[in-house]
Amino acid sequence: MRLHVTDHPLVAHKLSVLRDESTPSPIFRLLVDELVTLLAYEATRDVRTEPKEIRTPVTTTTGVKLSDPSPIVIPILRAGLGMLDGMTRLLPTAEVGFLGLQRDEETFEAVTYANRLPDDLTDRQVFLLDPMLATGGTLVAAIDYVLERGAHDVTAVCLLAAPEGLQVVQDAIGDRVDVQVVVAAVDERLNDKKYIVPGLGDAGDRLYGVV
Ligand SMILES: O=P(O)(O)OC[C@H]1O[C@H](OP(=O)(O)OP(=O)(O)O)[C@H](O)[C@@H]1O
Ligand SMILES: O=c1cc[nH]c(=O)[nH]1
Ligand SMILES: [Mg+2]
Repeated sequence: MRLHVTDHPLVAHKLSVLRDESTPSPIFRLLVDELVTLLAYEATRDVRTEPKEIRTPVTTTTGVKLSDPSPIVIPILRAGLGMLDGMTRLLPTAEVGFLGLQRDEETFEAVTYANRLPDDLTDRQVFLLDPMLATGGTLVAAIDYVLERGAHDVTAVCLLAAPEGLQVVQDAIGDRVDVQVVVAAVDERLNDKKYIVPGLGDAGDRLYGVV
């Protein structure tokens, strides 16, 4: 597993406002969208391209185009949905799949309630979106879903990660496949309810309210 922690003052500033408990949902949603766009720039550094001949008003030259098949972006519902527009703004031709996973708040196990993915992800670059990587259980389950479908190039874009969760992902994935995690910050630890500390609370609730 490769870990990329973004080091940028705008990311640090926006993340601090996001963490603030007094930031209301409309601003929280806007900040998540902006942060994802900044992270997407890093996360797509290895997106596959191929040469393409183009004609400018002056001459012909060789440009690049994104290779086929197009990448697939998979938000992990609910909270990952708040990251979708920010990601597809940079990758407008990407396809979108959906995974619904909810962490059981007693056992902390990820439970799947929705799965709308293509059967075959061979040769597709996969971008998983989830703001929080806490125990790592949700991300490991999501990675397993895409590996089962043949993916071998997977990038997870997260806002916050706990060191414990990163270790769980590293142990589960090892070096059997190229998995990259791009994150705005790695926080201190998990608390006894497995929330990230200092964190930002429950990302889904802060985006969409308590349901
Ligand atoms: O690393 P883990 O310990 O598995 O926890 C992280 C997961 O918890 C949150 O989702 P949640 O289960 O609260 O669902 P929600 O997005 O519907 O709020 C978060 O968005 C991640 O998906
Ligand atoms: O801190 C955390 C941990 C899991 N899920 C969240 O939304 N926040
Ligand atoms: Mg939640």
